[in-house]
Parts: sequence; C-alpha cells; structure tokens
Amino acid sequence: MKISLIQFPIVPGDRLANFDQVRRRVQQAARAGSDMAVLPELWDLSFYPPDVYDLADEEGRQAQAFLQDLAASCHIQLIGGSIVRRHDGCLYNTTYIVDEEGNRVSSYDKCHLFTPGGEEKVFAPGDHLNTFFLGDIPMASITCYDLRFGEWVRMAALAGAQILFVPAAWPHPRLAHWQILNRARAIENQFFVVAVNSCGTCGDYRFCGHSMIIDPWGEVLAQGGDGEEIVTGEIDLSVIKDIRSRINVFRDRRPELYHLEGKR
Ligand SMILES: O=C(O)CCC(=O)C(=O)O
Repeated sequence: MKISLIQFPIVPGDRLANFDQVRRRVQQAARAGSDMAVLPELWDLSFYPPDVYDLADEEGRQAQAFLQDLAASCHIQLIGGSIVRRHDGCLYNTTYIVDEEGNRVSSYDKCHLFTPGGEEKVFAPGDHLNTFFLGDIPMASITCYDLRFGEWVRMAALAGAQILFVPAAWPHPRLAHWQILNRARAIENQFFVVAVNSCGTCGDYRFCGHSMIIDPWGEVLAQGGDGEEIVTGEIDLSVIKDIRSRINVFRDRRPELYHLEGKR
C-alpha cells in the first residue's frame, strides 16, 4: 500500500488557493502510483485566521464536494486532514475520509482541543472515536493534540485499527515531541502511524513539517523535512501479526488494574 503525505504551507484564510494546492499535489501523488493521500490539519484555512467564523465551511459542504470529486477523478483514497466546519452556529475541526470511488466513509471532530493555543474558545469538541474501513483494512484517525492522549489512541488500537492517521498543525519548538509521541504511539499500539504535518506559518505559529510514516516496531519508514514536500512510503500490514506474536502486549495487558480507586 503506497501512501503520500501532502505537507504544504497552507495559505491562512484562502480556501480556493488551498484547494488548488491540494488538487495539484494529490494529482501528482496519484500519477506517482499512490493508493492514498493524507492531508494536514485545517488544510482549508490554516490554524486559524482571525475571521475564521465567517470563513468557515457550512456543514463542510465545500470540502466534502471537493474531496469526493478529487478522490473519484484520481481514483485515490483521501484522509482529508481537517477543515473548519460550521454546524448550528458552532465551529468544529473536522476530518473527512473518502474512498477511491468518491464515497464519504466517515468523519471526525477533533476531541482534545489545544487549550494552550485557545482552540477551545473557537471550536467545539467532538465526542467520538473515528474508526473506519478502507477496503478491508481497519483504520482510525485522530487530530494533532489528540496525539498526547495515549488513552484515546489506545481505544483506536483496541477497536482494531491497523493504521492510525494523525493530521496535524504542530508547531516549533516542539518538533521532538511530535517525533517521539508519534513513534511511541506506534510502538505501544503495535500499529502503523501515518502523521502529516503542515509547514510554513500562520500568525505566531511556525509549523514544523516532518510528516512521518512509522511501522509498528517504531521504525521511521519515511520522513519529511521542514518545508513543502510530498512524503511517500509503502507499508506492509503483514508485519503487525509478526510483531504482536513476538511481544504480545494485547494479550498481556491487565485492564482490570487500570483504574484509580476513588481518584481520577
Ligand atoms: O500538542 C502540541 O504541542 C501541539 C498541538 C497543536 O498545535 C494542536 O492541536 O493544534
């Protein structure tokens, strides 16, 4: 399975310019034979312009139509990073998953909002995990700050995901956290992690790139640099069985111990 990670500088507040950028790069990935392309967090407007409420995509209609057309015309699966969706007067940081025929397979609203950046003042949080199948492969996606919540990611693994997608707008100076947390999540859950970051800037944020594909042993199969790039790698899902039979953490875990009496 060949996967392309579309790492690009999102133009703050300019949806049409970003649609154009995404279209060109996804077409390029499809021409190079990729089965899937993965977009970063808030690829339509960036993280986020001051007039985000007015610019937001009502019910995500524009993004869904765009992604569905692009997927079908390129015959490629799309993990549609995330976009700013307006619903009932609230904003959500929403990911759409689309198959290679252009069918919407699932959607996800970011659940852990990045309070150090005031994200909770702008967005409403989601409340459900995003697990889905593309072909017959079980997968899951989270968004950016969700990566810091190992218990959330573990639920995706327990639900059977073999690949976890992490669209992000992760800034400097925390590149080391990005790299270590993505590898740790892959090792502890013994699944593939496909993490796509943006690059460039938005306001005071300077996004750190380094989109990565990591195997269930924690090896980095492909990694980008700081700038604009399509990072492509191939994954072989059969290694999961082998790794889980060598060190079987799913058999050996002790969920009956994992609660605090009277404490959180
Ligand atoms: O956790 C971090 O360091 C970055 C998270 C973030 O920027 C986000 O969720 O938007």
